[in-house]
Amino acid sequence: MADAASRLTRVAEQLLGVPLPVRIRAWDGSQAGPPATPVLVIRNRRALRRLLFKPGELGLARAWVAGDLDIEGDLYAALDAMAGLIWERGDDARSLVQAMRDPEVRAAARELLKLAGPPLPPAPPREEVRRRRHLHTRHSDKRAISHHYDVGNDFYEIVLGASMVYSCAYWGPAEEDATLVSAQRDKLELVCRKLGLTPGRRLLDVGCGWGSMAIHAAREHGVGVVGITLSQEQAAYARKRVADEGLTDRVEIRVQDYRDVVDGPFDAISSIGMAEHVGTERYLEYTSALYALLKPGGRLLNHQIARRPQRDEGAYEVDRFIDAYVFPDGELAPIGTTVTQLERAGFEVRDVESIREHYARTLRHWVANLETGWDRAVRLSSPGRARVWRLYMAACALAFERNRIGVNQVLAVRTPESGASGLPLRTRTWHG
Ligand SMILES: C[S@@+](CC[C@H](N)C(=O)[O-])C[C@H]1O[C@@H](n2cnc3c(N)ncnc32)[C@H](O)[C@@H]1O
Repeated sequence: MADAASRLTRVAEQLLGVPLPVRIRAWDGSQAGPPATPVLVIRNRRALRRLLFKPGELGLARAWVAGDLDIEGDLYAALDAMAGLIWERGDDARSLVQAMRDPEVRAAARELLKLAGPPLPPAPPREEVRRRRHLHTRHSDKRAISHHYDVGNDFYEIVLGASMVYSCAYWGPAEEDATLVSAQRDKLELVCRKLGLTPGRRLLDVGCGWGSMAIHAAREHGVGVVGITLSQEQAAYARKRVADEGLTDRVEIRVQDYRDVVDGPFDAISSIGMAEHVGTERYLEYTSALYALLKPGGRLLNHQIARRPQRDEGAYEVDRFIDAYVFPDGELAPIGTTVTQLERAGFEVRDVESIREHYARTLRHWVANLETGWDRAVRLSSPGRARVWRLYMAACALAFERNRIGVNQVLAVRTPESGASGLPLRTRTWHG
């Protein structure tokens, strides 16, 4: 009688219509599939139940989070090989048996269903909700941010390293010289240069995280900074760093929603890795609020992840794994939409720089940091959380590498009626 791994391989190959690109090892020790490839480990029957009764991204994700499913070998190679192979099938697993044309494979599917046992109880409602658009009220945004960021500063220290910057770094051509710290510093410096910061000016850093941009801008460019975040934990951490740097007279950190800032105007605004939280429905409100907070001639640097446009934009759905397990209520928009919404608010969009490859490299560093600090990360969060983060960051690195998503810095100016933008004629001198 065939073993679990060969049965699963045969059924999966007929379902997918292509040979499985990874090896499978089942709980009974059986193995099947190509040699010298990463191994997909099915640790128990529960994993099999999840795969058979709720296939697709969430079925896989749940099995991964629970530790029922694992990958041995190169995680990136495994994810890359399996990308696009996920089958989304809403119907009952028993119809799977009928779908098998080859009688031998049909028998294997029947055996697998027997091995798997009855379906698992339904998942918590949050995972099952297939919302296309989120509401993004102040209340819901605060709750979503807490879910993501209040996992604890110690956990983020492990992943992000000493720079505590949670957005794409800016790498130089000399790979061997750069570290995550130097590349993050270069990114912050690039933003400061694009914003034309000079001593005495006033900067608003929307979504200030742990205060890195606020501190860099105040220390290196002598500006006064207001940094806002929705996370209490981040604000406390940022305030301490500001005090340690002796910058309390120049940097103020607030727990505040960008919609509640009333003490404009500012000379410049930076928004780095924050606008992903805003949501399509609210995006014009966001760009208009920032426009209103700038002086005439003031500049905004919006640094944001973008997705590719869809043939039918109305059919766009948020990524269900990321929505359920990582970033509740996060939403990506194509770069064209971001530019249009900035223009609709009144901005003159002057420069768009895609730094996609930089994010892939940044994420690979974060994954390596997490792997190095694994035991501590698990103690500080939970095995499930640490596993989710590793998978999420590795999958995102691949998505950037393969151009499935991008990240852009958009420089926009509140150009006055005179048309004097205040920008130099040759802006590429930013790069030194
Ligand atoms: C990915 S983090 C980026 C942090 C920082 N800019 C960096 O690069 O390290 C996103 C930040 O946006 C903040 N944020 C999200 N929604 C916000 C809102 N409505 N108002 C103010 N801050 C918000 C979060 O609290 C968090 O600090």
